[in-house]
Amino acid sequence: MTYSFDVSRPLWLIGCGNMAGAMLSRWLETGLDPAAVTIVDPNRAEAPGGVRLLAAAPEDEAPPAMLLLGVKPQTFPAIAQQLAAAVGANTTVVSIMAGVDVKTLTGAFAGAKAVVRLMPNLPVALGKGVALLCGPESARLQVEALAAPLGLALWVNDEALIDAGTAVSGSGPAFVYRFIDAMATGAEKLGFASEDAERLALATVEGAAALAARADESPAVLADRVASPGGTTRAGLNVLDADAAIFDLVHRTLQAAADRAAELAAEARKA
Ligand SMILES: NC(=O)C1=CN([C@@H]2O[C@H](COP(=O)(O)OP(=O)(O)OC[C@H]3O[C@@H](n4cnc5c(N)ncnc54)[C@H](OP(=O)(O)O)[C@@H]3O)[C@@H](O)[C@H]2O)C=CC1
Ligand SMILES: O=C(O)[C@@H]1CCC=N1
Repeated sequence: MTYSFDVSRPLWLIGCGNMAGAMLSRWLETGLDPAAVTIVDPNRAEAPGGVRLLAAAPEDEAPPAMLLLGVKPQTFPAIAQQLAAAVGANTTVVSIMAGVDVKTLTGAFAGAKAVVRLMPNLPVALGKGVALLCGPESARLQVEALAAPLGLALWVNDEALIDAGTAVSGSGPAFVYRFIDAMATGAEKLGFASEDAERLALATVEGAAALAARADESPAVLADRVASPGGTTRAGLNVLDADAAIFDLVHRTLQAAADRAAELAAEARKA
């Protein structure tokens, strides 16, 4: 898969903070021509080498081949109308915004070639992220070329799964980081120095995830494999499993994040 963008078929990133910045760094690392990219971000001081940086979308240029919306959902309503003027019949609009739904986006960009929702996560910077995608067949090849280098690229037909996936893979790294933090704090309580506790927790999660990713067995089976009968792991798992505590906690966590995506969508619809 190669990038189809060049100076004559540019890619504009509207809002390039933590998330769009992570995507861009991966794309540049994997061969995207920086001359094809324009960042529109009013307060950003600098851009990666060769990438054009503007404070506002240009009004006197041909519309880009792709316009990626990397602003916060709350920012979108205020800039939607102005951006619509920059979109042409050959522009594919890709939104990474949580919540904001296809209906709102197609309403705002009625003149676009296609509208695609792409829900990324931060590990895309390493090519080990997730890109959940929802959009018309006609746009899939073009968007797939951008999604594939990010990690797992998964198309869904039901847009509701983008909001569900925002909770699981979009927000998910934060939940995993909280678990690592809790494990490190626990290690400290058991006597490790703070720095060693964090290294121990991080290496354990990294190794366990890498092994699970390569294994034929499910994580549930792998957990049982670590647990020798009557041993230390079983004693620990009994705490996590009591009244399905860990499953209940994670389910409530994901539900809260998914509910917030629905709220953001409703706010964007009202605006
Ligand atoms: N962070 C993550 O892990 C994930 C984020 N997302 C989605 O990505 C989007 C961005 O999130 P994130 O990167 O974390 O947020 P950031 O705040 O880091 O990025 C948003 C960027 O947009 C800029 N901006 C603000 N107003 C405008 C404007 N009018 N025109 C152009 N740019 C503007 C901001 O500048 P300034 O800081 O000066 O306001 C900032 O650089 C959100 O919609 C979020 O839902 C999706 C999946 C994961
Ligand atoms: O917290 C948020 O709203 C965004 C979407 C998923 C991850 N970060």
